[in-house]
Amino acid sequence: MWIDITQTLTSDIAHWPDDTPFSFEVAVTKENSGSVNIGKITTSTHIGTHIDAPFHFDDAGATTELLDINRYIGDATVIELNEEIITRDILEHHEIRGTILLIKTRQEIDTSVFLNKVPVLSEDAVEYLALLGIELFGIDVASVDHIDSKTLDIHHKLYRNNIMIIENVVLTETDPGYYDFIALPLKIEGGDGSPVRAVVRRKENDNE
Ligand SMILES: N[C@@H](CC(=O)c1ccccc1NC=O)C(=O)O
Ligand SMILES: [Zn+2]
Ligand SMILES: [Zn+2]
Repeated sequence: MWIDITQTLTSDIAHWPDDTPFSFEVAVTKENSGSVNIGKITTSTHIGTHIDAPFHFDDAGATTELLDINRYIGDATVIELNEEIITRDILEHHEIRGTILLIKTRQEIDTSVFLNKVPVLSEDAVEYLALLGIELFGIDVASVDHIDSKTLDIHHKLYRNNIMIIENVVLTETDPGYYDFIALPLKIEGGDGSPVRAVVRRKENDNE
C-alpha cells in the first residue's frame, strides 16, 4: 500500500513570510460555461511538500524542467531524530539504505502554522550522506537551513555534494524503516522548484 506523505494544498496552508500564498478557486463554473468547472491556482513554488531546483539558490543551477526524474523515484530510508543539529555522528547510529533519506523530526504537523525553528544538518553530516550515496534528502519542515538564513549554507552544501532537496514531507504516519519512494516535480520551464505528490510504500522485506 502506498502512503501519501504530502501536505494537502488548502487556502490556509502556511507560506514563507512575504511569499505568495496558495489559492485555488473555480474560476469558471459549469453554470457559466455550460459544460465544465475550471480551476485556477496561484502559489509560491515553495508551498507545502515541494522540491527545490538548484536555480532556487544558484542562478546557474538547473531549473525544474531539467531535473532528472530518476532522482525522485527510488529506495528510501526513514529515520526519526530529535536533535537540533543533525551531525554525522548521529547519522552513523542509523542504518541508511538506498539513495533517498527522509528525516522525521515531528510527531504532529499543523500545516497552517509556519514553524520558525527547524533542525538542520551539519556540514559533516552532508558529506557523510554523499559518502553513503544519498541523492535526495528530505525533511518534515519548511527548509533544510535555519529559517532566518540568508546564505542557505546547507542548501549549497547539499548541492555541491550532488544531493537534491525535498521539504515539508509529512511523516507522522510513517514509522522509521525502508520504503519505495516517488515524488515527481511538475515540469515548469525556468522553475525554481515545484510542489510534488510524495508517496512511500514500506518494503515487504526489510533486508531488501
Ligand atoms: N529556501 C526555502 C525558501 C525560502 O528561503 C524562501 C521562500 C520564499 C520567500 C523567501 C524565502 N527565503 C527568504 O529569506 C525553501 O527551500 O523552501
Ligand atoms: Zn523550497
Ligand atoms: Zn529549500
